[in-house]
Amino acid sequence: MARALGRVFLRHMSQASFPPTTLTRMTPAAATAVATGRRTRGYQDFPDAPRVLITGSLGQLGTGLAKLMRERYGRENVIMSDINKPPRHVLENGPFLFADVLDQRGLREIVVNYEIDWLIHFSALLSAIGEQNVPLAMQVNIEGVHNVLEVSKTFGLKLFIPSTIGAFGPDSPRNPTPDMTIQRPRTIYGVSKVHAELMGEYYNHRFGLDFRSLRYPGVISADTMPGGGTTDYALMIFHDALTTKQHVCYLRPDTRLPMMYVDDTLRATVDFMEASPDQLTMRTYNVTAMSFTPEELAAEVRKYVPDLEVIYQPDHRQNIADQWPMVFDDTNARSDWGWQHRFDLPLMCETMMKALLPKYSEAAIDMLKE
Ligand SMILES: NC(=O)C1=CN([C@@H]2O[C@H](COP(=O)(O)OP(=O)(O)OC[C@H]3O[C@@H](n4cnc5c(N)ncnc54)[C@H](O)[C@@H]3O)[C@@H](O)[C@H]2O)C=CC1
Ligand SMILES: CC(=O)[C@H](N)C(=O)O
Repeated sequence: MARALGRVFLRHMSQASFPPTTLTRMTPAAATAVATGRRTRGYQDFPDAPRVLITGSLGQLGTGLAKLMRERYGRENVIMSDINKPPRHVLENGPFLFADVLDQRGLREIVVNYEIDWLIHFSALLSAIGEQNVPLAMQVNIEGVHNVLEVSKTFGLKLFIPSTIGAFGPDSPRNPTPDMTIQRPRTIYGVSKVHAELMGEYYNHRFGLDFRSLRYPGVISADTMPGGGTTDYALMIFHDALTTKQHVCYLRPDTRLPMMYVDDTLRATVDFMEASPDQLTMRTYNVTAMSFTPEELAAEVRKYVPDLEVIYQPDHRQNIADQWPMVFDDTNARSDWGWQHRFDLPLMCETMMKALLPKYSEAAIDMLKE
């Protein structure tokens, strides 16, 4: 029964993955705004708000960021984009466009037609999946970054490109890992993110581009599934606990990694984008909330699901995790622009359980109806 429930849930979640499409979709309100050359109610309510384009917005973080930014800047001012077909709820909640970050001309067209001010560049192949397709990771994570840098420079945009704990490597100090230290990562993901940090900083001092980057830790979210990273286990364990009650963990029980609940990640991003340039002493900051191991996380999840069984079967991802920071030092983000996390390990687990339990209950009711 529990396994069947798990399958129902995963079938539902896997619908978040769609084949590429060349269609350009917008909400009727956005279409009207474009056709009539401008501002609908959404714009008038937020006269000073930036117009934001989010690339790769159908992944783990994009939909949540669009929701948060739409609350602050107005629904029509935040445009989601991706190369995949969006689910209906995305189309119903605001403007969505097809945008391939490998197509610089297409990006220019969107920036001009929609009067974009800020570009949030989320498109990427994450650490584990990047190792499976290095040429594609190089295209999306490196060429894509070149394209958004050029477009942002040309049109004077504020540009955010997230970096990651994966931008550090085996030669970096791991406990704690400061902002400024040796960065010699050994995944294509990490190499491409160091490239993005350095290119962004170069465009900042050479051309005055307002480039900003946060090095996120592993992000845990209830509404969205992870995109193929090394930290994915910390999210999947919740789904397994609530379905099969058995989690096969691909990391050793003592593998410590920095982590953050998604609400903190998204709030950090918006607060950082809003910070005045005088507050920033750097352009790339570490941010973190907690650090835990699989066995510490399992102990916390067992407070809700006491008979959760965890089987440890380390695979190729262990090698990646062994080179990454264990504890992240984000003192500079805290002192320069006031970063503060809200979710620690117990609150994150409680929040995940509260969010996921109703979904599994609905799936159970649907199954009984079938
Ligand atoms: N989720 C996490 O734990 C962390 C994420 N980050 C960074 O945050 C950003 C967002 O991460 P997630 O949402 O988790 O990633 P994800 O892997 O879930 O989503 C990436 C999105 O990029 C899109 N994409 C792929 N190729 C594209 C192309 N050619 N043009 C346009 N879009 C394309 C995909 O369709 C997908 O929707 C990424 O840059 C990632 O490196 C950094 C550290 C941790
Ligand atoms: C920490 C990240 O950048 C991502 N979640 C991954 O594991 O690749």
